[in-house]
Amino acid sequence: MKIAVASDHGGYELKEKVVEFLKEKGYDFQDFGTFSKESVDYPDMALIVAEKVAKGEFERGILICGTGIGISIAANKVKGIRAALCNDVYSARMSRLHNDANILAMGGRVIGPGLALLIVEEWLKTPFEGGRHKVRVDKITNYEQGQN
Ligand SMILES: O=C(CO)[C@H](O)[C@H](O)COP(=O)(O)O
Repeated sequence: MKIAVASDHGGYELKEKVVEFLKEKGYDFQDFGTFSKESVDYPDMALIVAEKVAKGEFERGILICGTGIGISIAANKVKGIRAALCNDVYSARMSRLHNDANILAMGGRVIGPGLALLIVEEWLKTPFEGGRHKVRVDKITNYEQGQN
């Protein structure tokens, strides 16, 4: 599974922890920045990863800003993206089981690295359950495909 990772300055420190974790666990990932605490705009970072996931260049994405809110809102503007803001393990699990989330968003100013890494681990290992949930996810996709 190829994973694209990015953050803004508000998520930079947590993103570095996530990158370290993915490296340690042997995941195939690419870090698209940001690479310092210097201010950058979260939509720019979100769209880099969201476009790559939407095009199928990466299967999953992980995005982090201060709250996780802005970066998930921006990512969800890209067709085919189901970005889930998860600042707890239960939501991370359910976002995969029920929503087939292809991007995980977190808030670097909301949660600490200990919890964040549990969230990442759960989110990466949990499959989509399909069945009735596929019917619902398909409704989102069909709506999206009807938009210009
Ligand atoms: O959480 C965010 C967006 O949802 C951003 O990280 C946050 O808005 C950045 O704020 P500042 O420029 O004050 O560091």
